[in-house]
Amino acid sequence: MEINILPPLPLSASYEGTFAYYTIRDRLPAILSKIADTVFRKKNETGEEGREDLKSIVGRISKLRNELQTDKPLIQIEDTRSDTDVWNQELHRREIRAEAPPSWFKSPWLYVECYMYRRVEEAVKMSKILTTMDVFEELKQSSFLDSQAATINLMMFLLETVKKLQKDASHQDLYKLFQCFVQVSLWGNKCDLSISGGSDNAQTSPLIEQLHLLEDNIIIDDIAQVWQCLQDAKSKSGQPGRVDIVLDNAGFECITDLCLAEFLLSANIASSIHFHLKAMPWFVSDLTQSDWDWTIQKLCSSNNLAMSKFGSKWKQLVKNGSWVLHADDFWTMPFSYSEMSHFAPELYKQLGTSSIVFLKGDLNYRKLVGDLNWDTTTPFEVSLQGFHPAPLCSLRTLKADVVVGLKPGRAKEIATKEKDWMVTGNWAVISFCSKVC
Ligand SMILES: O=P(O)(O)OC[C@@]1(O)O[C@H](CO)[C@@H](O)[C@@H]1O
Ligand SMILES: [Mn+2]
Repeated sequence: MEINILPPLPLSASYEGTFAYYTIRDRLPAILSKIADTVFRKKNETGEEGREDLKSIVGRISKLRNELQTDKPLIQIEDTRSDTDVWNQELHRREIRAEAPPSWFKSPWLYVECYMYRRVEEAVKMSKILTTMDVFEELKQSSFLDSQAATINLMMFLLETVKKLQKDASHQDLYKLFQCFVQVSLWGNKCDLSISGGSDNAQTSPLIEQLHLLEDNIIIDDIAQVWQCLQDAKSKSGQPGRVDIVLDNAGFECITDLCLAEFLLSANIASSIHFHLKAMPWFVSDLTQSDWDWTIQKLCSSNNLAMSKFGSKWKQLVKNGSWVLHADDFWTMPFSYSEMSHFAPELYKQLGTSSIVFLKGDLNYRKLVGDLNWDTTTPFEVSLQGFHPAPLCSLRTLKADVVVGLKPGRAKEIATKEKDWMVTGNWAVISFCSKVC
């Protein structure tokens, strides 16, 4: 369906009282303070040169916080990372287009929020020896450890499921299990550390038992179409195809995603899984390669049978190429996904070979829909503005005030149940688009 409408304006802190405004005013400064504290506390763990680096990082973070709170113009990035030029060119482009430099409270929220995390990375990159430090590492690791009980519960269930699949499972059983693992991965997205400002947000109760209670909170549920898409891909080529998962957070959410991936391979629904990780620390809890390594290592060394078994298996799957890890710089740039074919044509082409691309979480959703102020009844396909590399499925709990694809009147109805429904993470969508360019 082609609908030609002018896209709405981007969400921005310039609209007082919105979640974007509250994020820039309160949440981001709080995250920066937390980073400075964490870095400062490391002063006894390094030698003299390291201490100098820590001092310089804290200084840069404090300066950044001050720039943000006083709505200063954004400035060029000074480090020499692979993406520095792109960031600086983008800043320049925006300065020219708006005839003024972008600033924290006036510019689009998506752009300035991404820019903040890029400046945090710059603070680290400008050090002498601590250039690979992840300022969020401790937070991510303790969130994983705090979710231990829920992780064991989920992985025992996965073990049972895989055993069942080896015997026999009807088409109907498979569909039910598919639905279950997709929902697990969906609700895993409640556990991010950026929405909680870096404070504890672990999964503490068994998720599997809660799924049926949560079902009413899935306000768009395209699961049947997602299933059909994978079945069609399989029957078209006589074998299952590649599935991509654009990952989001480390900790419990990552475990739920790996369980979904394991299920897809074990049930012969996918032939390989391509995971997309972040190339640098991002939005507090997003998963990097070193978080991946740490997580797999933790699973392998666990004394829980299911955790250690799958830990070793997953290590092997990466080795034998059934699971492939990618960390393209594009995922940590400030662009909406409609700009991917321009800024990352190779990545766009790669995604095009997939039978379906799952995109996890809120930030991926914001980038899918361009973080624009869409009417809630706008069709999902329209909000994608031409981003159609392959069939897409967003698995997202709502943590920002944009959502599309709802029936008329539905947004009002949900608001009567929870006033802040768009930002609490209590509501979720499984949104699918089958269109391919
Ligand atoms: O992408 P995720 O991990 O699901 O969420 C990231 C997030 O907490 O950060 C943004 C605001 O700071 C919110 O839009 C969003 O809720
Ligand atoms: Mn995240």
